[in-house]
Amino acid sequence: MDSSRGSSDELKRTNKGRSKTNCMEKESLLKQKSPAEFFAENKNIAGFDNPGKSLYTTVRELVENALDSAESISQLPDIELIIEEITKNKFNTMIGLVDRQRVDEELYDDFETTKAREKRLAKEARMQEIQAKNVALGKKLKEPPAIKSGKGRGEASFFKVTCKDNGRGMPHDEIPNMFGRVLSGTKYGLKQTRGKFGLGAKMALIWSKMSTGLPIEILSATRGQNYASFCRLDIDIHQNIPHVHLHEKRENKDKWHGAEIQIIIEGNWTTYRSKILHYMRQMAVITPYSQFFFKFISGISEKNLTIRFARRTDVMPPAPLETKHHPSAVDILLIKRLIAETSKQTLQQFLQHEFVNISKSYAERLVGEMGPDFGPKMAVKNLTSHQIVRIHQLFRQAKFDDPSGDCLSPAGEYNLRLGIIKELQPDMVATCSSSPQVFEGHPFIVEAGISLGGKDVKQGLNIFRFANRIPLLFEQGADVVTRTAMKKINWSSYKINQMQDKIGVFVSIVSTKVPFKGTGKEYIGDDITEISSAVKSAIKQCCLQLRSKIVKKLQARERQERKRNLTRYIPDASRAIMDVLEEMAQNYEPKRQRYDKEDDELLNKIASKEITETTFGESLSQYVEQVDYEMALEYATQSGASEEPREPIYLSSLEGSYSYVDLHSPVFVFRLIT
Ligand SMILES: Nc1ncnc2c1ncn2[C@@H]1O[C@H](COP(=O)(O)OP(=O)(O)OP(=O)(O)O)[C@@H](O)[C@H]1O
Repeated sequence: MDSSRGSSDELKRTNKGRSKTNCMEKESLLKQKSPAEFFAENKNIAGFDNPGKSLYTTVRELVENALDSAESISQLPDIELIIEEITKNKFNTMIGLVDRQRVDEELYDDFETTKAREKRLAKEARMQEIQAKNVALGKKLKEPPAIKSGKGRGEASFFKVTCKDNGRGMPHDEIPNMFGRVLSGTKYGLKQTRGKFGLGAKMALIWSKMSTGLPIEILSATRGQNYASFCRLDIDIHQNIPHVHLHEKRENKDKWHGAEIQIIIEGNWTTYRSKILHYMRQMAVITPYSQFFFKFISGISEKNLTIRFARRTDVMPPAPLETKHHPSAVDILLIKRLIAETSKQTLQQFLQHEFVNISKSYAERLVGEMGPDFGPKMAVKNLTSHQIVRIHQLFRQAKFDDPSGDCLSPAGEYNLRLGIIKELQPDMVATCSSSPQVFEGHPFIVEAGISLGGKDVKQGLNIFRFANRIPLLFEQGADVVTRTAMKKINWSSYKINQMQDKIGVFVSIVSTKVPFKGTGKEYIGDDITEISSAVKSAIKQCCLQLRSKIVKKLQARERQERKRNLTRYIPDASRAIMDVLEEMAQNYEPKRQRYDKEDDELLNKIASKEITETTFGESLSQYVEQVDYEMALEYATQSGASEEPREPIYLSSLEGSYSYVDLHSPVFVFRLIT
């Protein structure tokens, strides 16, 4: 009994012990991750899928920060981007690693037997031939599939990326957190900006830490500052805090302002060269008021590249404004945050001042509708969770005016058109801008441009997408613009041949919240009805404008064709008529009156060679010219002034001036700059 008790006690103890262990085991399963760790492990969701894409995304993040920064102080952006290829030797010297020659070649993953090498080279030559043929036939060039040399992963390539801007710069003490703490930034307010998540620059740093182990360097000065801040730092991934190597103030005699960011990362220029250049070119289209200087430096001089995308206009869209939330666009968490942050005391004041489109009287009506527990004078900070849920429910059901688009800053039809003409030099272009519309309480504006012909444009649809003035280059197939242009527009009804014409479709969407799919900001889905129908209608409006131009062009061409045909028959017709007339003149007996006086005269002139075949030809030519001119005149008179041929003329102001009014007339738009 005792023993049994003993054993049962033991069992209990053991069980107790086991359950404790179990508990500890369970506890030990629970781990926390810092945001930096999360993004380091899932870097593809931020656009850092592989070395090539990482180089592209790094460029993008730096350029977009530079633009945001210059535009935020209404400074015409002047951006310098330099990508310098760093050889492995140089890289090793930089990090103080002694270069070692390979001894046992077969040990390496990229070892290739002579036979395998020959096979690979033959395959590469075949592919180059196919590419060359495609170029000759004007076919679309596909990115050549990466051919592996042997089974190796190949040698890593390193790049120093430097981006310099003339923007607002950063306060000295904030630099470490801006670049060394994931999810920290200055663009979280409700405002149209390119940046949004407080992630991009940190992802570039995380990638540099993962691929080269090197820190990022930042030089920055704000306006009027007589020193420049220099900071070299990396990021402590586990704690998500900056790890500062050096942070000092340096002389800034010229009172320069802006930022210069330098980072060394692994990348792949060969596969992402065209994407980076497309990105720069499209950026130049959507921001023609910016100046970009792009340079690629390599050890091999043929690979070097310098491109300057010149500024085309001094008119910059006005800076977007920060706005308040629309009641229909908030959730419970956001309401709680706004309550915690508000300086207002009462519920009514809170409703009236922290949201758009709630006037004092409307706030009173809303409070009345909330029920007996609520009163306009109740302290907003004392609201219970239940009461906040009630407010949220009412916000979802009540009627509010749509938010206005005043806080938005679209590129502007004028800039979009300039950008298209500057970069593509098309034969024809039409642009349009929608009035502000709303989805989920966020205002948005769609601007579109359609071009026909131009340089470096392939046959068929060439889609150019922009969101908050960022070019979007990836995931094109799933994007709302591509889907609309390919599936929802009947191009032939606008006299445009979808397969043969060189069609440029440009759509730019700006909003306080661009509904990107994913953090990589690659595309906007076509599942938001408001946006997809606005895109469709903007494209259709451009097509309508183009149709009338095309019709006119076709009519002119037809006239030309008819004239050419008539002219072509003039010699034959003159000869045939002359033959007949000459015969008549030969058989003519003046005594027998067979013709009237005029014909008599004609035959006499023919007989005396006063009228010849040449005379006939000339008269007929004159007649064709005359008929053509009269028809054109008649056409113009019938069509009225609005159908007169028009040419857009752009007058750019001499000084940077940002306030203007557009005066629209059926024939011209006059921009008055004040
Ligand atoms: N060139 C620059 N000039 C001035 N400030 C800059 C510059 N680059 C970055 N910053 C500051 O650093 C912050 C963090 O930049 P980061 O790229 O990490 O995020 P973001 O631009 O805010 O958002 P996103 O992740 O969507 O790009 C920015 O919000 C900005 O305040």
